[in-house]
Amino acid sequence: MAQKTALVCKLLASAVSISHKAGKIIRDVMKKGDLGIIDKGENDLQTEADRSAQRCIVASFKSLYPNICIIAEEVDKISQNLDVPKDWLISELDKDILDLECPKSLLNVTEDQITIWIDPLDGTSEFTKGLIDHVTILIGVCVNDDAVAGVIYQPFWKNQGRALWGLVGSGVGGFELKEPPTDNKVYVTTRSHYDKTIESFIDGLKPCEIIRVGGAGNKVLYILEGKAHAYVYPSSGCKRWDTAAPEAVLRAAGGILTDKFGNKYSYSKDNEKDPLNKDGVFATSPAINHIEFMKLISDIQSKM
Ligand SMILES: Nc1ncnc2c1ncn2[C@@H]1O[C@H](COP(=O)(O)O)[C@@H](O)[C@H]1OP(=O)(O)O
Ligand SMILES: [Mg+2]
Ligand SMILES: [Mg+2]
Ligand SMILES: [Mg+2]
Repeated sequence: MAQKTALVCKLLASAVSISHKAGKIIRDVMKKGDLGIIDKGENDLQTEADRSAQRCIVASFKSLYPNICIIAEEVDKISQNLDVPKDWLISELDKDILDLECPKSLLNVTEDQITIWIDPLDGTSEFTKGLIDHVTILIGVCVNDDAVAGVIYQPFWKNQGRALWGLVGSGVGGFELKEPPTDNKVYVTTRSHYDKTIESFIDGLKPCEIIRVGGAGNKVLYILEGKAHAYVYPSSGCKRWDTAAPEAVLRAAGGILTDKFGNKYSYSKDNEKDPLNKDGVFATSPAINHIEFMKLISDIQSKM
């Protein structure tokens, strides 16, 4: 008799398939040219692409898994309208993911343990400025407190998009995992939310090379592709939907993501009302000792 696919693996397979459709929706909005930008607050934009991608992703998940808790970034009426065109409802399951062997620890996870955190478009500020390489779609599958599976989708990669995925205990796919350089240290930080606190942190990390790019997903990709040793964001501003998928993919690759005290964020549904990652984001490559790196961060903090 055929083996029943574990729920976490099914969710990841759905996430990969759905992300391809949401990516196409984002590319189409960009092609059309009218981004429909709304200002949600200080340095916090939303576009037609954020709204439509979220509707596609949430409506697809809801129709397949009506009892699972889904938390997505956009909370306005338009984004929450799940009456979507039929072809936005994706029911396919990515075949490569279904072929994976589900890690033993995730075999018996039940629907009530799961929260799916969705950022339909990460790097909106960059998107509105035409910096399309910074944009990703983030879908993080979490079990109780932990981000265990995730998709980071780059809608503009080689004009066609690609889905990068990770499953903790199994591995990563959709890209080539690379080691960071061995000569100098490279850190990646915010482009659009840079301030004095971040500047002081960066000064404390010197000598090093600093790369400033948009998006939480994009910055974790810098680590995964060997372009940076760590992601440094000592301020609040990122939310759970910004880090759930990146943390899952990074953990699946052997890296770590924590707050500035070295503590992991919880991704349980209890965080829905207060999803802010208030103590910053510090993520390290599998090639870096996270505890040692956080000692350096703690030294910098004590001198500030
Ligand atoms: N102060 C903030 N207000 C709103 N979103 C923020 C803020 N800081 C970070 N973010 C979210 O985290 C992502 C990474 O931040 P940064 O690029 O500054 O490092 C941003 O693209 C944005 O996600 P989003 O684009 O999905 O709204
Ligand atoms: Mg946003
Ligand atoms: Mg985001
Ligand atoms: Mg977003």
